[in-house]
Amino acid sequence: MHLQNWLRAALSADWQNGGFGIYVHWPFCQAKCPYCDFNSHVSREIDERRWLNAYLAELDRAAAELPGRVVNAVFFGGGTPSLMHPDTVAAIIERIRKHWPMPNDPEITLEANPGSVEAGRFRGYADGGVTRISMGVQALNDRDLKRLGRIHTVDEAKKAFEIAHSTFERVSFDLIYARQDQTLEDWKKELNEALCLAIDHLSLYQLTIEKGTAFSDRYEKGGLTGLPVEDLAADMYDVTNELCERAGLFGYEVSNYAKVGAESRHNLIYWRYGDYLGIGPGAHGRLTIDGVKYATEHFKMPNAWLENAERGRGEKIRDALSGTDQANEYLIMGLRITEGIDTTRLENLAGAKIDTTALTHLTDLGLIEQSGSHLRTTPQGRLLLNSVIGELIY
Ligand SMILES: C[S@+](CC[C@H](N)C(=O)[O-])C[C@H]1O[C@@H](n2cnc3c(N)ncnc32)[C@H](O)[C@@H]1O
Ligand SMILES: C[S@@+](CC[C@H](N)C(=O)[O-])C[C@H]1O[C@@H](n2cnc3c(N)ncnc32)[C@H](O)[C@@H]1O
Ligand code: SF4
Repeated sequence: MHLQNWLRAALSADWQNGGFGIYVHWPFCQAKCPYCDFNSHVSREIDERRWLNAYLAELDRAAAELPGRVVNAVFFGGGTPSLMHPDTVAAIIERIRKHWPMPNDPEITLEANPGSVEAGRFRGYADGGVTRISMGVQALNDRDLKRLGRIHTVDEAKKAFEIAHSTFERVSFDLIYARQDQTLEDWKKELNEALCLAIDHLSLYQLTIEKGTAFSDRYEKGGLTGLPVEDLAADMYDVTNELCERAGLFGYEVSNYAKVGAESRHNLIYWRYGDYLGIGPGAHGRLTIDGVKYATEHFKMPNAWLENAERGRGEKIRDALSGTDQANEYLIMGLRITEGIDTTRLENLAGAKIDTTALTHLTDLGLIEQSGSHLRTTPQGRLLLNSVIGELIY
């Protein structure tokens, strides 16, 4: 087959099933934030050369079993991948390109913390192939940044954002709301300010108290006061949807807002239940090999991963997913996004019809909408997502 026809065929085959992406996890941070339960660690000694070789070895291993795929998106997450040297990032991108074709305008995102050191590396990342920055701003007032345990100030965040904006066409940032002592008016003001800065994408998360974090310890001892009650949090969510929409950023997922066409392609692969290769400590993946879809997970602790990757396999778990597993995962991911799911695909995966009594009940409650084989949650349904999923799960 002519190369271009092959590329088109491979792209469309993957695309019908949600696309194919690559996730690279860098597990280190300068300091641990008290709310964060992501796989992140503070370490003084990092032999970056060794880490690079381990990532490259994992890519080589994966390439042998994933031929003929087209990489729609790459995502460097963490931890704090903006602590990686630009040459390390460039070498990983180069190896990905060596193994798999990419479209002409690939989305290659790197998560960055908004410190000045990180901002100094932005040019290098762009030269190495990064096309999009996702910045963890978290709050637009210094008192709350401190309370969140962040080591940057609002001023530094704004400066880093400006540098990112002048270097990359696509820049998004994250904010955490429903914070201690935050009123609805405070959040409206902060969000309006964020919307003035924003280019075409924002991730807006409600603060969650995750088990095993410093915030959770403090919360259980009664030391984390002033968190919003459920009604206020729901009002904050409504206001978020309203203000973002007015600014032309549409809520395309529970916590993600974008102009049409500026959605995160990498994250859409997850939510459309596509395939993705995940490499690095604790990274997970979903890979279809010889018609079987697998859930994969890499060794979680940085040193355990590094040593295993050097010995030939950083992947710790590989489980074949049954049709029911896949249907449930597709449902859980797909109902997060505004575009929703295709019930024909769902029923084919499950080998069984969807529960029509539950559908009628949820439609009557205004939590879902259906048209033909197209099923999606309403904004109210996305707020009560766990209940919706609970009723529809196989
Ligand atoms: C859910 S947050 C989203 C951040 C930001 N708003 C964005 O979308 O660019 C991204 C984080 O999720 C985790 N993550 C994403 N994909 C992953 C994967 N395949 N395996 C393990 N962790 C992953 C990483 O900790 C990553 O930093
Ligand atoms: C892995 S972190 C981002 C990476 C980057 N190191 C940073 O902190 O800027 C992914 C995002 O998830 C959000 N997040 C993490 N923990 C959260 C929590 N407990 N509640 C709400 N959002 C949280 C934050 O907005 C954060 O930017
Ligand atoms: S929020 Fe980001 S910087 Fe803070 S510990 Fe988690 S991954 Fe590291």
